[in-house]
Amino acid sequence: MALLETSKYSQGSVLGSVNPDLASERQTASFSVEKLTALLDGGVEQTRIRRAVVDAIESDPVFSRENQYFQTQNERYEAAVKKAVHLQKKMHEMGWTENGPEYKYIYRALSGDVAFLLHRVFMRSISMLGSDKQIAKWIPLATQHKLIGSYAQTELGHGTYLQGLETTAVFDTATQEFILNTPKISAMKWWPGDMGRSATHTVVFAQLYVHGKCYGIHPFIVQIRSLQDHSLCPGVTAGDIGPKMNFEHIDNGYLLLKNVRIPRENMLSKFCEVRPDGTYVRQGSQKINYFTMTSVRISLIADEVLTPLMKACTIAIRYSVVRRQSKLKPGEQEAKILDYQTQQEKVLPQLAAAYAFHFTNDYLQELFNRGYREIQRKNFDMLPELHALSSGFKAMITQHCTAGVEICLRACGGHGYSLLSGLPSLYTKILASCIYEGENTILLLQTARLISSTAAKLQDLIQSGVKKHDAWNQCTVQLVQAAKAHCHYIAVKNFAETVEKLETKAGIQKIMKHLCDLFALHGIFSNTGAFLHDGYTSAAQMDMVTASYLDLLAVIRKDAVPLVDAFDFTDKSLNSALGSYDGQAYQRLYEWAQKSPTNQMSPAYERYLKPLLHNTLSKL
Ligand SMILES: CCCCCCC/C=C/C(=O)SCCNC(=O)CCNC(=O)[C@H](O)C(C)(C)COP(=O)(O)OP(=O)(O)OC[C@H]1O[C@@H](n2cnc3c(N)ncnc32)[C@H](O)[C@@H]1OP(=O)(O)O
Ligand SMILES: Cc1cc2nc3c(=O)[nH]c(=O)nc-3n(C[C@H](O)[C@H](O)[C@H](O)COP(=O)(O)OP(=O)(O)OC[C@H]3O[C@@H](n4cnc5c(N)ncnc54)[C@H](O)[C@@H]3O)c2cc1C
Repeated sequence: MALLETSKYSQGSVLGSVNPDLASERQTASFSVEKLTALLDGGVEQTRIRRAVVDAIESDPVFSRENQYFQTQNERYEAAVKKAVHLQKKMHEMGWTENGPEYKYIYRALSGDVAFLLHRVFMRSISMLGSDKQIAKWIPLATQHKLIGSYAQTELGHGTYLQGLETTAVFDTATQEFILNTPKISAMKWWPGDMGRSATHTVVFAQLYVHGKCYGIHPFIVQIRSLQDHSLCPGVTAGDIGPKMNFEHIDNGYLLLKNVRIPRENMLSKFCEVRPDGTYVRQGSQKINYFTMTSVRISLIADEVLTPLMKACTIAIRYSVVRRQSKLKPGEQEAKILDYQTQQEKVLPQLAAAYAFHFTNDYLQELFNRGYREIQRKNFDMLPELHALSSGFKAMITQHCTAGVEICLRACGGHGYSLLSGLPSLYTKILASCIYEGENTILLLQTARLISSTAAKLQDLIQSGVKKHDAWNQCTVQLVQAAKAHCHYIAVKNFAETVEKLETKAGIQKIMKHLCDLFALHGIFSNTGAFLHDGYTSAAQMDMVTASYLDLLAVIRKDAVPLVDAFDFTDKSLNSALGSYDGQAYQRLYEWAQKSPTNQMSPAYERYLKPLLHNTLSKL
């Protein structure tokens, strides 16, 4: 039995003591929490480094998120920029570098609440699509923040259909320049992060024209603001797109270009180039210019999708053992809500998914790294597979995790709806991941291009005389389902193979096997119709699935708190009155509510309430 491991992370107010209903859950762990944390980190040394980064970040008041729920959009933006600028100083002080072991833990330690997220995508575009000369010129400037970048692809009129983008880049042979225009309102760039107020440069995706011929979408580096006084460059109109569901700290912007001239050398040209005489040369697929998206679709999974689900599970499960409501057994005290099978069926499959996708992410990252090494050698053979898998998994995992965070929010009842629970912010933020970097339906359809079964139906339709695009459209609902199932199958298979290789000691393999079984059974249980319809399972077998699934809930319930403790989030990173390590939810909710500006006297009383009340009183 693992000793009660009191985490040094139980910070927060003077409360200090751990809620006994939560403490008792930590005394019966069937495995070593510390060893599972190390497994998730990739080793004890990685855990040590990650915790050191967390300590350095969380001990610095500039990075505090204490008042985040009470801030306006402007306040959030200013705080995020302040943190981003302070982070450069911090990194220098701590000796952290972009290639150092600490770098990958910084964003998680900041809980993503920092500006210049798209500056990283700007740099990635140049690293992946730029020539060696362009990399040598622009990457050092971007690394030292001598410029701030963005990624301007989506337009007011087009986000999905890239072939329909209307921004143009016309090559002027005489001056060796590209002339960029957003010819109509629908061509205005709309949504690019960091562009509304921060960016000085951006990668603009535009239709390339040379000698009147269109060569499709290509990336161009464009300066949009002065490096001296941040004023907009000639021909450039830019601003912020206004309030959003979340990402208040990021200035998503709009951009209009009117005859903006840039040097020929500003078209990213690792794979595609316009020579001085206007000759266009390209290596590999024209879709290589979409490669930044492929890489971001994989890299966003860890920080933007898995972390929010793991945090939501931590909050909901810790709360579910300190919240007592109603009576399971007459005459006994009110039950912990996690003792209800329905509560287990809400939160435990999400916990299993968090672990499953953690291992899927390792698999995807390894696949991407292998494919990228080949592409750097100008071997593009893996590009279609990378595109299909990155599209399918980005869509499937974001969809699954977004639904999971919402379930965790609703599983906490009214208090889950309070911003102070941390859950609404997690939900409204993760929801965006189903849309950006490729709306999920579209991406699943990209994966579905590989799916044989529906191909037969497609074939039949075409052979019956239906036009190909109509036949495709008539199959898309099934294609989306097939693509999701395909990716889910790979996630289950990868989880099972990973569990097989785990060490048996410390109880880790046993609990991971339970989670893997729950993840797989939940997949069948949630798609009973499909499995029965395809004849893959009989009704009797489906009864067995249901029985095993429900039995597993009770087994995993015993380890639910140690399983979320292993995610090792500090109270500051959770920023949740419900999910703190000590389980003192009620005291924190009340304590944090007192900090709300809504508890200061409002002018509404003198202006409206008092006259109303007194006026009514005078009539009685
Ligand atoms: C660290 C960062 C944290 C997160 C920050 C996130 C901030 C958000 C940023 C953004 O949102 S940036 C903008 C994202 N926008 C998109 O993802 C656009 C989505 N649309 C597309 O990707 C494409 O339009 C499409 C839907 C894939 C369709 O492609 P296309 O218009 O070319 O037509 P198709 O006929 O479907 O495809 C033709 C051919 O090309 C292949 N292909 C398409 N995309 C790729 C790719 N990325 N890589 C490789 N190959 C690709 C496709 O499979 C077809 O091949 P064949 O079947 O003809 O062989
Ligand atoms: C928070 C956030 C940050 C963003 N940051 C950036 C950024 O930094 N840079 C950038 O360039 N963009 C950014 N975007 C834009 C984002 O990439 C687009 O919103 C996304 O690609 C979806 O495109 P869309 O908005 O045109 O949706 P649409 O494509 O218009 O989708 C609307 C509906 O139409 C459906 N649909 C569209 N085409 C088809 C089809 N062929 N078949 C079936 N159904 C279809 C979709 O499935 C969806 O249901 C951001 C968006 C958000 C929300």
